[in-house]
Amino acid sequence: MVPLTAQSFIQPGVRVSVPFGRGGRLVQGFIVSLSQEIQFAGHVKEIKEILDLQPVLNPELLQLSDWLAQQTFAFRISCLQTMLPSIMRSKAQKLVVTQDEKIKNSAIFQGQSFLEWTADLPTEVQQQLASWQKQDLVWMQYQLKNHAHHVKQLVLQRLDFDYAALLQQISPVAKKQRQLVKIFVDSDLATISYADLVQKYQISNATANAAVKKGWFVKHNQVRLRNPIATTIFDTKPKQLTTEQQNAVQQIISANDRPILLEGVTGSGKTEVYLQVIQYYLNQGQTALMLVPEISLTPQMVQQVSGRFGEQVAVLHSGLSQGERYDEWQRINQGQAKVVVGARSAVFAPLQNLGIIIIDEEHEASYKQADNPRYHARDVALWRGRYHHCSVLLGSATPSLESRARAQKQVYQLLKLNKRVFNQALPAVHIIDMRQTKMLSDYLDLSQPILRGLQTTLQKREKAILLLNRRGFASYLICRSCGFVPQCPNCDISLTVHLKEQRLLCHYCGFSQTLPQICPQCHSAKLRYDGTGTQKVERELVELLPTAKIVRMDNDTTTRKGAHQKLLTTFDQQGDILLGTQMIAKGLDFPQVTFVGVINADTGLATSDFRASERTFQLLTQVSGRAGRAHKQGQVVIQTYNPDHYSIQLAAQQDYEQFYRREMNFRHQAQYPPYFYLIKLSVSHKLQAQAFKMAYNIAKQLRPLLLAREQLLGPTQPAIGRVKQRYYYQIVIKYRRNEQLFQVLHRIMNDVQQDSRQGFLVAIDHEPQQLE
Ligand SMILES: Nc1ncnc2c1ncn2[C@@H]1O[C@H](COP(=O)(O)OP(=O)(O)OP(=O)(O)O)[C@@H](O)[C@H]1O
Ligand SMILES: [Zn+2]
Ligand SMILES: [Zn+2]
Repeated sequence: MVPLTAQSFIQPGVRVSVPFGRGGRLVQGFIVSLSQEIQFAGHVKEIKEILDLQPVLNPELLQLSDWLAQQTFAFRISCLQTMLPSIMRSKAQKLVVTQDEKIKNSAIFQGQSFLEWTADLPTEVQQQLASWQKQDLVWMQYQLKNHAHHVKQLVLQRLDFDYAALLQQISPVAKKQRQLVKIFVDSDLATISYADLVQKYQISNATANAAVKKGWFVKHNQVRLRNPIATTIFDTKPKQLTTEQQNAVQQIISANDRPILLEGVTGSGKTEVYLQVIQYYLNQGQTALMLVPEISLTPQMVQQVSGRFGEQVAVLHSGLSQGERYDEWQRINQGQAKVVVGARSAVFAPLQNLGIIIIDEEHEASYKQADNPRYHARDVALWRGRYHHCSVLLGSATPSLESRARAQKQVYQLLKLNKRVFNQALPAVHIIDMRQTKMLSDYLDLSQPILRGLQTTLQKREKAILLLNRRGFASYLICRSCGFVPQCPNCDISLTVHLKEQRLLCHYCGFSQTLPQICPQCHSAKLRYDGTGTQKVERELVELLPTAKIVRMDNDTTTRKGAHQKLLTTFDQQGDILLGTQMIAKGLDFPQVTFVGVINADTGLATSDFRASERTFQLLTQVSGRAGRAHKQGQVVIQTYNPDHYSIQLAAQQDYEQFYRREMNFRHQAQYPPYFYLIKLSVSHKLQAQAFKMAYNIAKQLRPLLLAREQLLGPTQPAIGRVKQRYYYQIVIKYRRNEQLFQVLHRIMNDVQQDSRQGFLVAIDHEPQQLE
């Protein structure tokens, strides 16, 4: 209930804290709507505190949160929180902190010194914490309201005024007045700060104030915002479009509300299409939102957008400090930034009057959030597109099967760019069968063809990219003769080599065995330890090509902020070979690169994931596409143990359309997306029997709801059956359209909220990226 004192100014989008339950515990909430009547039967308490004077979320985002909660089976509050910069969320956080070693190592704290105090902590845990608290062993720490500190500054702001005409009327004697007005005639600055006026133009505050009195400008206090990209801005002029690009731009800007899938081969100039489309909408007075997979991996894209649109651009990414991120968000919210570039969560950027939403590399898995709320940025973008009646443009050289299938069904409009910008052919790809080919030695990862490729490239003073596909795998043992990789008997995962203990270990279930001396499959003695991957390959390269300048890019070399950018610049300016993991496979555009080598194409295929082929195809096609993008023909060599696998064959031919047909066949037969939707429901509990019982009961409730051809699999233990002392069971549902199923799932999630006190956790992942 809104207190009388606040009824006049409270509005939807404002956060409040409300006493809850019998204890009157204060919780933070959002006003999502206001109503004259109370529809709740019980006792309604009054709002205790109003935390914002003005809405932190606009009506669009409030409405979106409702849909998002429905879609992702998450609570609406967590959807609302997700839309805010973290600094604004943090004040609601309560931590239980301890310094006691024994408690730190307890099952509750699990080695940490703090624990978040939330409503869904199991009762036992809460009781335990309370008893420790009585002994002063733990205490509660409120993550205090922590708004970014703003520096405010006085500014003079332009009005809708003909300043050139005004200048004519000012007496020549009023020199300073003339000078001031002239600044606004000569530039198109919206505002200029009092400080700048004094420092740069020697115009006093009095002069500025006098101009305000005359009604020429308005004066106000503006939040001074840090601009994280200000230092890297460089100008990029629009390019003369190729016929294909021109055609694409035309179709995009004249499209009606239907989303567009832009399927353009690697190096076909999709970026320039995006930029010119954005320019078009800016000219219309509208704004643009552009999503990229991970900002740190795509510095070139950010530079292009900032270079073209300068101060109008806001960049949102995880590399920003909380304060910087908050500042960028404010610039968007206040309408100062008209173009937003960012990763997944930027899809919630509070832009008004959207003209276009672009998702680059739309097939990337990182657009799906793995944690609550488990949303896919593409779906959110499509929702916002409908809300704003604006176009949504999905771009990729290797579209996701889901998107390509929608284009097939005319749900999306399909546009293609078939040619590279400079009419260069796609690179020629050679597949090396690792079972047949002798490596340079038993201990080396590189075959003769890769070495030769590198040598010729260096001789021609061109550049090379080498990919070591690690796909989340740690160091594993591999048989040089047959390609066998020891797997954990309990999990679908390769065992990890622990050299010191001379053992193979499973990182998920703890299974361990002694390091075998001969291959269990073919009895060859050529078992080889894959070492630390990139580092090892780097050493090999140094030995084989002593004069080459090698730039290594992996998790180890990119921990520091800005490291990606730095390494890429080094490679561009003085490097010969860029060696790295998946992070070098995306979007990079270096005209000097003519050779690409893939050291191990297979590791992605070894997983049981139904998207394994798709992921492998995408990765190989993308990385191959880094070669020969400008004026010289590119060469690619792929080393593989599965030379006949269609995902590798078709990636070598860079034939997306054929891959699409082939893979759709498989998905159809196996009843996977895009033919069926998937729901993964997982239940966990400290006691295995409890977890199973709950999962079993849920499955029993759901099974009768299934329609023809729909399936419910499980409950089964996932590959990672026990995590942090909790046992997991999962249910997978393949369905097509089933309203009732959805309703029941929502009801189950609500019931579980009650059961969380009994120690159950239930999560629903709608359209999961992986089934494990
Ligand atoms: N119309 C044009 N005229 C001249 N150069 C262009 C034109 N369009 C794009 N380019 C250049 O062509 C190269 C490839 O373009 P871009 O990086 O946009 O390709 P892409 O389609 O995004 O490929 P990928 O999917 O592989 O990332 C870039 O160096 C870009 O600057
Ligand atoms: Zn295991
Ligand atoms: Zn073997």
